[in-house]
Parts: sequence; C-alpha cells; structure tokens
Amino acid sequence: MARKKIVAGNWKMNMTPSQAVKLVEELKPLVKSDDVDVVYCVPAIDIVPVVEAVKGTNVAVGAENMYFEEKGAYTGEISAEMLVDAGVKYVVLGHSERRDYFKECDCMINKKVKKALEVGLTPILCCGESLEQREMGITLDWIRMQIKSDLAGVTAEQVASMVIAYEPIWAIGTGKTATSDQAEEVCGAIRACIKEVYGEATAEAVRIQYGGSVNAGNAAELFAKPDIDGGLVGGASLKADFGKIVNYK
Ligand SMILES: O=C[C@H](O)COP(=O)(O)O
Repeated sequence: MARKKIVAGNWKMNMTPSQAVKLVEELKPLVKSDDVDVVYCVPAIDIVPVVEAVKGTNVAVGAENMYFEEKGAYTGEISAEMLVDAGVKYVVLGHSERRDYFKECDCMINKKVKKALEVGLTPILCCGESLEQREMGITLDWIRMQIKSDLAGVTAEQVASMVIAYEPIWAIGTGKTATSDQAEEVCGAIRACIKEVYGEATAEAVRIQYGGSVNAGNAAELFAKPDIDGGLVGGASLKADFGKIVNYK
C-alpha cells in the first residue's frame, strides 16, 4: 500500500498564542488536502489555542518536545499524558536543536520515543548529520547509529506507526537544501536500516520525511523521491508558502 505523504510544520520558538491562532486562520484555506497529512508542531503554550483553532479541519497538532516521566517534580517539563489530554497527536523528538542546545542524548530520546508510543502519540523522530560528518564521509554510518540507538526496544509494529525525519544539520535554517538525490540517498538508507532490524513490512510502512530549508520551490522535487514521504518544515511553515508545500503537486 502506498504511504500517505505527511507535511509537518515545526514552528520552533515562534508565535505567541494570539499570533498562532491568526496564522492557523490564515493558513486554513491553503492547507486543505486529501492526499497529505498536515501537522502543526507548535510551542507548548500554543497547543491549547491551536487545537481549538484547527477543529473541523484536516490539520493535526503536534508538540515540539515532551518529558518521559508521567508526573512529579520536573519543573518546566510537560508529560506525554498532558499532551494527549490536550488533543495533541504527534510529537517531535530528537530534533538537532534539542540534541545540541539542550544536550539530549540518544538514551533520553529513546525513553521519550517509548513513552510517546505508550500513550498513543506519534513520534516524529529526527536524525541528521553535521557538515563535518558529511565531509568526513560518515553520514550513513552516523544516521544508522542514531536510528538504532533511538529506537532500541521499540517493536516493529510501533516503528511502522512512526514518522522519521531526516534533517541534515547543515541544511536547517541555512537556505542550503540537500539536493533531492542527497536526501533520497539518506532516506533510502534509513528505510534499509529499518528493514534490516524490523523487516520489510515495517520498512514499507514507516514514513520518512526530509527537513532542512524545504520551501515552495523545492518541495515537489524532494517529495517525488520514492523514499521521501513528505517534509518537516521550519521557517516556511510560518507563512502562506506552507500551503504551497502541502499542495506541492
Ligand atoms: O524541523 C524543521 C527543521 O529544523 C527545518 O527547518 P528549516 O525549514 O527552517 O530549515
């Protein structure tokens, strides 16, 4: 069965609650699609108003982070249970900004992935190499290692339900997109790695996005590649262009 494309906006630390609702209203007529799953991954404070604002549309809401414990003395953190109760369906985990600025290691990301799956959230698990790693020729080995560590102990059925986002760090927010061939090479390698560990059915089911300077001009070429099932979009998800990315055909 053909995989349905999924285009998710990662708003990062942008949009106050009132700006968020205004953006949702502006994008409403532009992001309608029967062929593509559309997700807005929004800052924690925007979740409640955005869940309300997308009611009755084709858009699902995602969080940009969560903690793996259920509750307790973890000042500033938000649990997976809280997200579910608020109407969230997806959660971005392992984004390079969290790995880099907030020192999240594979071990923590693995715990978050397992917790998200346990409560019925769909993780959008990010992986990607630095420019230095690409230039050293170790991109594929690095990605395989990240995927295997972040998914340790996750079942084949759970992996099949997930989204994996390949995001080369050098392409994030730089305007420097990976070529469609570079992106396809790594997304294909991720699928091959999933096949090796979890089997063919899981590899065929899991959706793999590309992220890194996706825009209205390059989405069609990227999403046409056989192993690229959509995009995780940063900057361009905050403007009308996001509608063009969703309706890239
Ligand atoms: O999660 C999204 C990515 O980090 C890509 O961001 P960008 O589209 O602004 O390059």
